[in-house]
Amino acid sequence: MPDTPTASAPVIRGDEPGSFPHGVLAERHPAVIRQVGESFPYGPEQRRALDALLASCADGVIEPLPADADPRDRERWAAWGIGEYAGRSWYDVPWLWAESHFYRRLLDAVGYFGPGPWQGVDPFRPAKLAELDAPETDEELAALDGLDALTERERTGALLHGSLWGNRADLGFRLSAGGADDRGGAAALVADDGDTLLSLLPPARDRTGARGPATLCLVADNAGRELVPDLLLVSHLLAEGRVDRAVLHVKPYPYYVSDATTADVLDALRRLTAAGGAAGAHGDRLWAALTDGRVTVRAHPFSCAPLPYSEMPADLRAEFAAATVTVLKGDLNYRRLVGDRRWPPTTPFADVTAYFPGPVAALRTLKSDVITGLTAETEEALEASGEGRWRTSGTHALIQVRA
Ligand SMILES: O=P(O)(O)OC[C@@]1(O)O[C@H](CO)[C@@H](O)[C@@H]1O
Repeated sequence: MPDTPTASAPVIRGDEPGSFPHGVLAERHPAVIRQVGESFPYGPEQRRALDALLASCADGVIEPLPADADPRDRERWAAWGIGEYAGRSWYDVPWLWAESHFYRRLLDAVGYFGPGPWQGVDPFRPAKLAELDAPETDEELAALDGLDALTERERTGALLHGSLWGNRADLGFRLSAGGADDRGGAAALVADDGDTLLSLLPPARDRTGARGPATLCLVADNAGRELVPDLLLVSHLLAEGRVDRAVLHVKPYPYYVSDATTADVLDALRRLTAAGGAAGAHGDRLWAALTDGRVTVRAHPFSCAPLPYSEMPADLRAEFAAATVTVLKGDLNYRRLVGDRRWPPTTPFADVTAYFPGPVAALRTLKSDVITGLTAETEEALEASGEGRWRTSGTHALIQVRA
């Protein structure tokens, strides 16, 4: 990142009572623990561990990883800073780090990392499946049949916006998003580089020159009702020859309640193939593309790292460098992309993503304080809208691109 004056914007911490990050640590995390405790008939050992984590959230400190943790995991967390943060309050370390580590500890508590009968059991799966099976998902899938009447350009735009607004479907967010429907007077889309994004992926018939195959890296966010429109977008881009290959990055383990794992991709895919109509055709296309390797699923350990992407390892950097464009979905990926800092909102998106090894796009609904790339007029309109929580309520969204 260039050494601009804003490069030193303060890192967000959760130590200010009344702030959004403080509320996540003090209220959302305990609510997540309670929800997990109700999801499965965990035994006394898991319940004791959940209670201990609950107590730790209130006034405990970050602890070293347990002695029986997988050695590779211990190595990773050592590289990700646990030596520096162990012994400190959850509220006194970077918020991004504290939140990410919370999910690692939660999985420990329920025996996810094993050995034992709960090994590999996703504590969020019941909530994810309930969402995938909801009647609203049927309605959204049925609406796809109506897209045939549109031009290709309109269809692409509709599916891009479906993927963007699908990011509101975040189960962790819903635990604390009361009153999120109030949008005040400001525009819903606070930045819209959608045309630039699509210009990076022209349809096959419009491609000029001897360009190689177009590869999309899509860094997914939530499962269920966000992942379904993400998959539909990938399927459409393949069908139109806008992309030849797609790599779908998911989480290697359950994270931030509803973040998508490989198992969630398979659940969503089966939901599509079973749906019939246009949705079923998308499902069949994706199934075939996975089978012949045009679509691959990647679960890189760094996808669950408590760090910004500016610190990504060389192998991931090389993958993103090789993509025609990398699209990062959601709020957390945005925080990790631009840095989880209190940027002045007009800080150019291109400056804070200059380190990224190739063209990069963010599709995100606003669910935390971080924001960059606004015009001064948009910032003023948002501040004047009377909507005090425009940064965090999930009612606004953005498409930002650095080509
Ligand atoms: O990445 P997502 O699913 O869009 O949002 C994740 C999120 O709900 O979690 C964090 C608070 O826990 C915030 O970054 C954001 O509000």
